[in-house]
Amino acid sequence: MAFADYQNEIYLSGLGGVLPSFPMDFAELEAKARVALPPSVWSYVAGGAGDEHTQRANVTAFARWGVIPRMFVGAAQRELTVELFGLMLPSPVFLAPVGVIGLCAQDGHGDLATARAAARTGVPMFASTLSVDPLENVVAELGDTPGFFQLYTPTDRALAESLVHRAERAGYQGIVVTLDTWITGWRPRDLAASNFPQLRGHCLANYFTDPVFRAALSRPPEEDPQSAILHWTQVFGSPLTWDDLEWLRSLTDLPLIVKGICHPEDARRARDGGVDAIYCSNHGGRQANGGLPALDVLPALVEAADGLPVLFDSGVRSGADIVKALALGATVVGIGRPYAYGCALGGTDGIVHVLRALLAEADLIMAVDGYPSVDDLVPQALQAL
Ligand SMILES: Cc1cc2nc3c(=O)[nH]c(=O)nc-3n(C[C@H](O)[C@H](O)[C@H](O)COP(=O)(O)O)c2cc1C
Ligand SMILES: O=C(O)C(=O)c1ccccc1
Repeated sequence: MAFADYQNEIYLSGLGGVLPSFPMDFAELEAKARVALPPSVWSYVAGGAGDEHTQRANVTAFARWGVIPRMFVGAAQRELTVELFGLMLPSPVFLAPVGVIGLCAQDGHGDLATARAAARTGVPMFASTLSVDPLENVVAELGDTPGFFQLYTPTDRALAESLVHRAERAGYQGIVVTLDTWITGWRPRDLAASNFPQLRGHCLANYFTDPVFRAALSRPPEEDPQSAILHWTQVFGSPLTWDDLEWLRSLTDLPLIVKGICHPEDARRARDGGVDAIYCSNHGGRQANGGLPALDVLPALVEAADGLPVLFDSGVRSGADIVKALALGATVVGIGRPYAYGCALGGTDGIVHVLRALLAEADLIMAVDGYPSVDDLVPQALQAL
C-alpha cells in the first residue's frame, strides 16, 4: 500500500459522511493540542530556549529551499523504504525521543501509545530515558518494529552501563547518546511557571526501576520519592568529553548513534571514535537559543560523515520538510513535536494519523514532482530561495 493511499481513505470516508477526526495541518494540530494538554505539559512541550528564535528558525529554514518539479517521469510507484544498520525500514522517518511523551497521552501512558503507533506503522521509535513506563514495557509494545534506546548519560558510569545493558536485554536495536542535554537550557516558559516535570517525579521510571540507581538510595523510591528525585538531579547529566567516547563505544555492540552533532569536525571525530551514525539535531531549539537552524548544518555534516548514516531532526512539520531533509542528505528524518501533539489529541490513533499524514504528503510530493525514490532525492532536486 502506498503512503499516498491515506488521501483516498480520507476522501472515501468523507463520501460516506465521515469526516477526519484529526487535523490535516500542523497549525491546527498545534492549536488543538494546546487546548487538550494540561498547561504545564503544553508549555514544556511547545516551549524552547530563550525567546525561541532558534526553535522558529529550525522551521523557517525549510522555507528557504524549494523542490524542483520534473515532468515525464511517470512516478506511479514510489520507493520510500530505506536501510539503516541492516534494517529495512518501510519509510524514511522515525519517532524522535520525547522525554515527556508519557504525559501527553490522556491516560498518562504516552510512551506505550507511541510504541503502539510505531508497531502499527513500522516507524521506528527512539525511546527516551525519561519515560513514564520502564524501557522494558515500552519495547514490548513495538512488535516487529525496531526500537532504539536514547541514553541520557548519567554521572554514575555504573548506572549508564546498567541502562544500556537493560536496553540490550529488552531488545532495542541501537543506543542513541544525547550530548546536548547534560544540563537544562534556559527556558523562559518553564521558568515563569517553575515547571519542570522531572523534578515533580514524572518520567523517572527507568531510574526508579534500575538496580544500580536503587542501590544508591537509603530508602526505595516508593517509600521516599523526594530523596529519589534529589538523587536523580545529582546523577542525571554528565558533561562528556571526547575522552569518554571510547568508554561509550565499549558499552555495547549495538549500533551507537550520537545525537546533537552540529559541527562537521565533531562528526568526523565521532566517526573516528567508532560511532555507527551521526544524529544532526539542535534538540528542537529547546537547549540553546541563538543557534543555527539544524537544517542549515546538515549538508556539511553529511559530507563529514563520509558515508555513515546521518539522522536528522529539528523543525520537521510537513511531508515537504521530510523530502527536503532527505534531499539534503539525511538518511532518516525524525519527527518530534508533531507526534507529541498527535498523542495529546488521540493517543496511539493520533500519532498514527500524524505519521500517515506526513508520509502521505511526502509520497505525493515525490509523485507530483517526479522523484520516484528516496535515492532520487539529492541536493540537485532542490533550489535555494
Ligand atoms: C517535550 C520534548 C521532550 C524531549 N525529550 C527528549 C529526550 O528525552 N531525549 C532526547 O534526546 N531528545 C528529546 N527531545 C528532542 C527531540 O528528540 C527532537 O530533537 C526535537 O523534538 C526536534 O525538534 P522539533 O520537535 O521541533 O522538530 C525532546 C523534545 C521535546 C519537544
Ligand atoms: O526537555 C527536553 O528536551 C529534555 O530532553 C530534557 C531532559 C532532561 C533535562 C532537561 C531537558
